[in-house]
Amino acid sequence: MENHSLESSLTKQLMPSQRNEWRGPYRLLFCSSKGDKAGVMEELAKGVSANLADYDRRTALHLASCEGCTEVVVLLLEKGADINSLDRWGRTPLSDARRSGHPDICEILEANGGNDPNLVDSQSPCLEIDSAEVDWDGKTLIGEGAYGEVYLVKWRGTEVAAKTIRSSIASNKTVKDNFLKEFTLWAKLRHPNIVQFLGVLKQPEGRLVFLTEYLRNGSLYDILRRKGKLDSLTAVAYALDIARGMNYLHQHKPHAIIHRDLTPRNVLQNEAGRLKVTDFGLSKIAHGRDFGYKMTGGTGSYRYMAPEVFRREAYGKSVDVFSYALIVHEMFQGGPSNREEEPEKLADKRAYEDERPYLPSVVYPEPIKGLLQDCWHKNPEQRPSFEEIIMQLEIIQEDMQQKAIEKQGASMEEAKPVPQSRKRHLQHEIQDSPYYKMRGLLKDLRPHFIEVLKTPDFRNCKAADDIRQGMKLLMELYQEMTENSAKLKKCSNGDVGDAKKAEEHQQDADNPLVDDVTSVSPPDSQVQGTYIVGGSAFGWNFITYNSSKAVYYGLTKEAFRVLNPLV
Ligand SMILES: Nc1ncnc2c1ncn2[C@@H]1O[C@H](COP(=O)(O)OP(=O)(O)OP(=O)(O)O)[C@@H](O)[C@H]1O
Repeated sequence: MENHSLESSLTKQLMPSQRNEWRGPYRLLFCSSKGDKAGVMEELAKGVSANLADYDRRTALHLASCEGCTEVVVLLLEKGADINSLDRWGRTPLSDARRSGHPDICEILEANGGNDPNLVDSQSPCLEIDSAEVDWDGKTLIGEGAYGEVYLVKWRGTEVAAKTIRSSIASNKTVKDNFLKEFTLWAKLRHPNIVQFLGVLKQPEGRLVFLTEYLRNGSLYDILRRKGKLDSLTAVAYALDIARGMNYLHQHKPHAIIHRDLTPRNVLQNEAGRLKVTDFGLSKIAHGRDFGYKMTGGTGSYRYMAPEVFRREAYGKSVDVFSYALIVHEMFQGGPSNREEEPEKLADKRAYEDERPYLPSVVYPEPIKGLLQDCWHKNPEQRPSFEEIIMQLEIIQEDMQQKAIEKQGASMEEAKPVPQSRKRHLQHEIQDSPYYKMRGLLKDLRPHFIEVLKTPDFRNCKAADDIRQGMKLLMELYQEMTENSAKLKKCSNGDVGDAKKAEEHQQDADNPLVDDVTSVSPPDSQVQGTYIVGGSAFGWNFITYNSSKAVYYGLTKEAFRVLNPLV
């Protein structure tokens, strides 16, 4: 009997009038299928077993789950009904609740340890992919994560990503079932900014392999490592891609899908440059359980973790908004701040000391700064939804595009020998120059310097951290400025304008901003980064340790004043 009815075979055999009059122990099954809680209680009180089954081995719990009788399900569970009893077709009460579309009952059964052994087969036969269709011979390893390796393979002639779940994780039956459940959900999702799930491979016991679309450009993590900081327009376009994917997940019906592990490694890019979010929902299955899954400190889930998650408090969708803010912050900066700090310690500081990354105005346009501050707000309820983030970013994007068009127009005008256009062009050029940015950065850092000077333990105060990060940027800009100046000098072959610019830039480069006073051996090769080592009436001294050397340099107040006439 393949196509069995989910009703009890016993109750089916009875005429309606007979059913009501049924008085034997099978009345438990009849009452369960009708949601008659009082009747079920009466039968149980008489001593009828909660696990009584009919000819098809269908129990009262099967029937109540199938018919959507929530109260009876709860009652039967309280009275010791076997949550995973199998009927003649190998189905559990959870299989029945799923097939009949009762998500509330599914939740109750899952929360009490209910399994659905035939999930892949029964839920979506199309989820399953025949291993013979996958060409493993030409496989290429493209990455490795906390769950297992990822390979590029061909499925029916098309390049796809095959993600393996380690046997140490997948051999646990409950975990495997939960993965399959998430895959069933993922397979139903369709959005341009969500990685498309393709199916699960039938594998020998203990192994789990699933296929998704292959995204040629790799992860955002790889992109930032390759390219460093992104220009503002690209960063905003990427931020919009992620926000749109996340908004789709958060607005999913009947329940929002929370990612819980949104990191640059879980954002992938296709060859058209579009970003897509992947691996949502999977983290909750393995997190916190001893199934061989570890939060990869190095890959840095802690680095993006919302304070309430770190503190193990109740949390909601806005944990993803927090992680999102840190990702967007990295896009403007080219990577995480406090790279040298252990991610777990960083999460601790964010959770208990309310620490957040530094946002220098020279790097972060004002509206982006405001948005990030809202998104990583310590009160989860104050964080905006992704829908609001999208609206804000669209306005910011439009504004930036408008400015870029104006700038382009201005540089075209510059080609004509009209003094006014030339002036405007130069204005833009100056605003984009590292020199100008350094001035802005120093202006931003000024209050931090003042705070540091007022603090006795200046090395450990928060402002010192901000200065360390600001100084790193300052060093980069300084380098850029001197490189530019060398380039301009080289190309000054008779063009008066360029020669003049080269001269001006050379003057900039000669400013006593940084004195590379001396190189000394670092006392401890583990200690890397930039530290304030002193401050006096004359200026501030810094020391930068990297793996091979330590450079000591000073920023004199004179240089600070030259660069920042507002001081
Ligand atoms: N669909 C895909 N297309 C292309 N590359 C992928 C795809 N999925 C994963 N990768 C690559 O494989 C790497 C490992 O992915 P995986 O999802 O297993 O781990 P992760 O996200 O890096 O880390 P974690 O498991 O801690 O979240 C990714 O960083 C990415 O470079």
